[in-house]
Amino acid sequence: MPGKKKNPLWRSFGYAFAGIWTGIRKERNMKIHCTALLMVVIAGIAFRITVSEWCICIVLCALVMSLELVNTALEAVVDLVTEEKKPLAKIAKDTAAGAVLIAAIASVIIGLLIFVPHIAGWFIQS
Ligand SMILES: Nc1ncnc2c1ncn2[C@@H]1O[C@H](COP(=O)(O)OP(=O)(O)OP(=O)(O)O)[C@@H](O)[C@H]1O
Repeated sequence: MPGKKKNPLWRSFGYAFAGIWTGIRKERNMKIHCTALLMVVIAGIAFRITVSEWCICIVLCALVMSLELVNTALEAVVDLVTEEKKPLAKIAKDTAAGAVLIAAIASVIIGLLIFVPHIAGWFIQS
């Protein structure tokens, strides 16, 4: 808005962290993503995955969690606009949910491609 004083940078970061925290508190799926992230970190340390594998895991976790937050934001906007059942509201919510699902499925497949050889190697060694 013209003439409006901009928030200091640290305050903007604070709002962003508050948004992430709200997503984790309110959205069941975000809790599932956080649990998955924790499991990936534990498995990554346990199996000593490579730097490239860490980078792939971090990017995928960030992608899924970011999309989940965008999905939450979109749901909130749709509910703000209308509480009535409307076809466009359904399209908006379902397509945003679909975006999260695509990223989550791809992440699971790539996660399996990374971790299954490490798990198999561990079994062969022991
Ligand atoms: N205003 C609306 N008009 C039409 N369909 C809607 C509307 N709000 C929600 N829906 C549809 O109802 C179903 C459930 O929606 P809801 O908002 O409860 O999401 P959800 O899948 O339970 O997501 P979450 O678990 O993230 O809250 C979805 O198919 C959604 O598209």
